[in-house]
Amino acid sequence: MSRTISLAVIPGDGIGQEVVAQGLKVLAAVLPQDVKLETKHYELGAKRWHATGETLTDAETEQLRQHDAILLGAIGDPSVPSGVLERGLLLKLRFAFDHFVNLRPSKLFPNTETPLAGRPAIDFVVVREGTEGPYVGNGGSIRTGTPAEVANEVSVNTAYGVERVVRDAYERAQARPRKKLTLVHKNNVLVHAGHLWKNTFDRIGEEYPDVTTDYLHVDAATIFLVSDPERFDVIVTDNLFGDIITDLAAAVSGGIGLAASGNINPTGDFPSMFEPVHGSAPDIAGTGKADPTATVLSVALMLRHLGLEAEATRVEDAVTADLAERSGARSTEEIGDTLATRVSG
Ligand SMILES: NC(=O)c1ccc[n+]([C@@H]2O[C@H](COP(=O)([O-])OP(=O)(O)OC[C@H]3O[C@@H](n4cnc5c(N)ncnc54)[C@H](O)[C@@H]3O)[C@@H](O)[C@H]2O)c1
Ligand SMILES: CC(C)[C@H](C(=O)O)[C@@H](O)C(=O)O
Ligand SMILES: [Mg+2]
Repeated sequence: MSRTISLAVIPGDGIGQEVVAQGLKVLAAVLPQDVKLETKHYELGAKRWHATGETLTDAETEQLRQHDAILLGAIGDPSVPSGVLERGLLLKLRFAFDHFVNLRPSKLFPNTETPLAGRPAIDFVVVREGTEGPYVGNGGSIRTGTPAEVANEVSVNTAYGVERVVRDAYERAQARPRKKLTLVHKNNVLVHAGHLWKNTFDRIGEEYPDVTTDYLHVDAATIFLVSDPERFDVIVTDNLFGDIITDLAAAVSGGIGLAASGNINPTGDFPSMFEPVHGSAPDIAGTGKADPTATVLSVALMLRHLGLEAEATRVEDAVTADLAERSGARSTEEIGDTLATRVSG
């Protein structure tokens, strides 16, 4: 039976435009004939903000909601005050579409530049909470811009929000061969939120007796991500800790140009959104140096989410084979072309 995938594409800023073009190329090449792809581009980001002052309207949010999935490049530009696009567009989408699972896998690929080369057992996934924590915008400042300024940014953690993401992480751990789940937090200092997380983690764990668990403070977790990353299988953590440790995880497991992510709405009420972990990289935008592999691997996560498991695996296998053979500098487009050829071959 034939099927149509309706995909919203938000290339965004900087290298977002460049890497998304390659992601779409690989997607078109891997889809079987009986799966039709309908894409609609949304030109959102810095250019749009400069032209209209808008980041994302309610009407656009409603249009985006109609798609099966969203592919996003990156948001953010030095010409726009920091936070305007990140909050007004990217986080607005994650919150509006209840992307409470921010899935960020880390695998050591062959032939990559990392201090941990030659340790193929590195294979873990971070389940980062995506709708709460210090990201919710519960803050403000008084006497702003004066020497007496006071600013706060409150981390919001609800029993509902923590339980649903912890449960999701247990399910993922249970489905993996090693069945191990690590909670990363900072409950020796952030005692209120930390204890809610730890108590929830322990209580839900009783329902998953076959899953081995442990707990690490986030500072110690950064040690082990470098010195002993093989110890990790699934990590569950809050929104901000998850943001930080997944950039570190990317750096040790092959580079930020390879790190994929999915902002998942597990209930299926809203479209999930797939994007590389990296940002718009203004320092290399327009040079053709951006590695599109993270976006291509995000496309693989999207294919899996949409039930196209064989196609997802084909994309991942193509990346592994390409990295194993890669030598010398290749442009964004060359890498995209090679991967597209590999998946269709
Ligand atoms: N999901 C997103 O849209 C997202 C994520 C992170 C940062 N940002 C935004 O992007 C802007 C730049 O942020 P930043 O500099 O902190 O982080 P960044 O991830 O854009 O760049 C950090 C470093 O990694 C390099 N890099 C990133 N992606 C690469 C790729 N595909 N190939 C090769 N090298 C790559 C960059 O050149 C830079 O040296 C900011 O506005 C930030 O808010 C957006
Ligand atoms: C740009 C920013 C809002 C975003 C985050 O902090 O989640 C980014 O760093 C990421 O990792 O996707
Ligand atoms: Mg980040």
